[in-house]
Amino acid sequence: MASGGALLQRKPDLDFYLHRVFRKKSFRPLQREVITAAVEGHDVFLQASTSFGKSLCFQLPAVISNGLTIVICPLLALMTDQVNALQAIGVPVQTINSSTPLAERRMIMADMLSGHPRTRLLYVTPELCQTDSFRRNLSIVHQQGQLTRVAIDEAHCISEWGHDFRPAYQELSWFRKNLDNPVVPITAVTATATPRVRSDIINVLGLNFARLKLFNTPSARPNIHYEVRYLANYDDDDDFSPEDLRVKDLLAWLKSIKNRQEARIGTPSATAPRAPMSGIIYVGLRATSEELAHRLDSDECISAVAYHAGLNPQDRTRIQAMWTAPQPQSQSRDGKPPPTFSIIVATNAFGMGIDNSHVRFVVHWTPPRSFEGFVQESGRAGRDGRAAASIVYYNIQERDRIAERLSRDAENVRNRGGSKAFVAGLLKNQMARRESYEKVVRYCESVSKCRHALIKDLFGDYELEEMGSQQPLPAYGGNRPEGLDHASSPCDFACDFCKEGPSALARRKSQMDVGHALFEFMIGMSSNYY
Ligand SMILES: Nc1ncnc2c1ncn2[C@@H]1O[C@H](COP(=O)(O)OP(=O)(O)OP(=O)(O)O)[C@@H](O)[C@H]1O
Repeated sequence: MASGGALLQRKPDLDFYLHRVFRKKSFRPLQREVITAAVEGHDVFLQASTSFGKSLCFQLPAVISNGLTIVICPLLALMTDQVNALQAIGVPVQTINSSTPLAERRMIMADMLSGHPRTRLLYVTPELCQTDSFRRNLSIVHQQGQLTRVAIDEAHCISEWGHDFRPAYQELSWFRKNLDNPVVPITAVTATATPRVRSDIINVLGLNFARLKLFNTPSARPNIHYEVRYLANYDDDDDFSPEDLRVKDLLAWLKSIKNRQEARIGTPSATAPRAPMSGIIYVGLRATSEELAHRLDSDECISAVAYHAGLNPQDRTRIQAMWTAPQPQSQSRDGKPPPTFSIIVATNAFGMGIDNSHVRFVVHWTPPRSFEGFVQESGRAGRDGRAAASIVYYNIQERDRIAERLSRDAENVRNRGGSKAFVAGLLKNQMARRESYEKVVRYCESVSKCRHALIKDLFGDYELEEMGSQQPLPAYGGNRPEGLDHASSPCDFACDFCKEGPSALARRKSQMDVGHALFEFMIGMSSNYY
């Protein structure tokens, strides 16, 4: 396999590095295969569910190679998280970003150009990769035979059809076009790519099927119980608000969890306190985040805090640190008993890269605006592999309100100045948003399919299979043990459809006053775009 110059010649002992450097007991299913493909010099495309451990799939190959691996990351917080974690285990890692002081930048560059860099991984932004000076330096490292691999994290940002499109990601096409003798292998990883986004990633990066290995895990997470809660429509003369309904429903649900827990393992006491159960509630507006956190915090079982982009940086850092810290014991607060639940009520400013293993539930207070965003955000739950829940609150009024907002955004784009190509790009992105939101609506309104299967359908997992993507073997090696009957539930009853059955779910949905059919809704949305 043609490759960058610094790959190892001997077959390395991957388990040794996993234990000794990364201090992990064993590979998760598929990680070994992905890492082996990278070590052999293949291009790698990995689409794996949230919390799979995608970073290890480029970090371990980088650690066992002799040269430098460039890692491209879209967010400073994500970058800092990974760099800190690698530094803590002694891996020579550096980052150049907007907050790197000039002197440090120069030191990193000097090491990079030394002909035998000590740094194994260099984390950078896609914008830095666009600059002439960085490109010139990378070309020198490449000529010196020291550029081992380019790893692109959150690769869906490449595509205008993706939910987090970032124009600078498209310029990453430079690597394959310019570092071609020898070719520098590329690894692209993402949790959320639709078929169109996948094909953009492969085309833009110039990944060639002759040297490309594809891998994927199911987009739906087997340990998450997916559920949609339908709410009745609201009239101005009703004496309850949709907010009241949701709070009432949520509190009843939390109470049932508390009762079940206490029936199973007893009531916590002063001598045997218990860590509170963590959850995230995603809301659309900063004001809702503040109000709801305040309201929930007044319940004696709950400690709740708001998180949004309007908070000052110190508060954001404090709340994030509290969340990523090891699970705390419940503390008594101002005369209130220790909380059973610790909840963060957040806008989507809290999401990508939040790696907190003990989140037990993620609630979407209103329908999420994009399907990929929904999968990312619900994927913050159950990262320790234990059972967790994803709940979406849904009603027709909220559905239509978000659709109207999307249509207005599209109209604003059309009326914007700028070159034809610029406006065409924005419009394409608006169309992608609409398609993604239509998937949210399909997901929420479906009462005829397992939600895990639905997520796989909506992400085109089956197309990946047809493209030859390798997937993890089932835990039972393909031979279903006796007594394990998944035939009647593809997800082992981990969704409302499989648990309640189609009739009960349809009945529950019919409580929502469906003013007009889903089909009409889709037509309505489309006509606003074309
Ligand atoms: N083989 C392993 N054994 C135990 N823990 C692992 C293993 N591989 C990765 N992890 C841990 O899993 C967690 C998630 O890994 P990582 O952040 O790479 O996830 P990800 O796939 O990028 O998820 P997301 O897309 O949600 O950010 C990290 O804490 C990481 O240390």
